[in-house]
Amino acid sequence: MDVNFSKMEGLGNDFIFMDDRTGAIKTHLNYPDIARRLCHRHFGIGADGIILILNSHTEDIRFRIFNADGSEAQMCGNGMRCFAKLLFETGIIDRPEFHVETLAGRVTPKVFFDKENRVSSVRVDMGEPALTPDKIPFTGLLSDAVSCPVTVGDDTVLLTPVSMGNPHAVVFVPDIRAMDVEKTGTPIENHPCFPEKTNVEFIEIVNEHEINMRVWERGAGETLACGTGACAAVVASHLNGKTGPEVLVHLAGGDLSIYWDKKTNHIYKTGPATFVFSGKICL
Ligand SMILES: N[C@H](CCC[C@H](N)C(=O)O)C(=O)O
Repeated sequence: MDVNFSKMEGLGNDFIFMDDRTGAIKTHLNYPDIARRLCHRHFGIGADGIILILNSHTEDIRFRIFNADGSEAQMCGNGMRCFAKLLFETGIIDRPEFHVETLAGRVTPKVFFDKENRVSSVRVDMGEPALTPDKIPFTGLLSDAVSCPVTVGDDTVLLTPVSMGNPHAVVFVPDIRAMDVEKTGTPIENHPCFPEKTNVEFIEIVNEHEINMRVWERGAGETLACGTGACAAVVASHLNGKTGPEVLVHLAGGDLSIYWDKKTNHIYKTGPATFVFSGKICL
């Protein structure tokens, strides 16, 4: 079966987009298998995940994401910016702001243009963070604290669990460059107190308006950026009294602007989205 695809990236977090509004791909193929095969950096196209464009009965369009290991995630912040740019520039959506159905609920991207009238950046209303253990889900002792000590091997790690529709464990460290992200992130990703596993963000506070971040992603490993993770990191940093609600997040792939509107409790994420190439692949 020949399938058309578009390869895009948001701060180096890269994805393969396929339009399955007809359902033809789903009818003949298996999304998790496609993700594992196409995301492979040597035997496939290479990406951190695949993203499907689907019809929605409740919103303007529907978004599904599968990580490189084939697991489905509820949401993807960097992927959503690329999704919005692709849909607007291909005419699937004919207005700059629209509503998207995701497993994390309604998400609302708005595209912005450069002088040549091309989409240069995208602001996404990411909805509200969730902090209650049942919503994350997280089974460790939290009580009313925002941070929780978790035993990881011979160590105790203090982490702040946050959901952006998908789970995140935010860990504050003195120097992110000194981190062995794989060695430290893997056992937290798979820790029993995260029954659906978790993404793991390592955060170094620069000042009350800036943080440095590295990320070990559930189902994808260390990536150059994580949009939902950057939102979770700002929520955790603010709740722990380390930053304000408006933060510039420095990631390996570039910067994201995050704003937590405390009146509405919605989080806004603004950053770039880049088209890399399109093609056709026989599956
Ligand atoms: N690995 C994530 C999905 C991708 C999220 C990330 N790439 C982003 O930009 O938000 C998870 O399993 O929840």
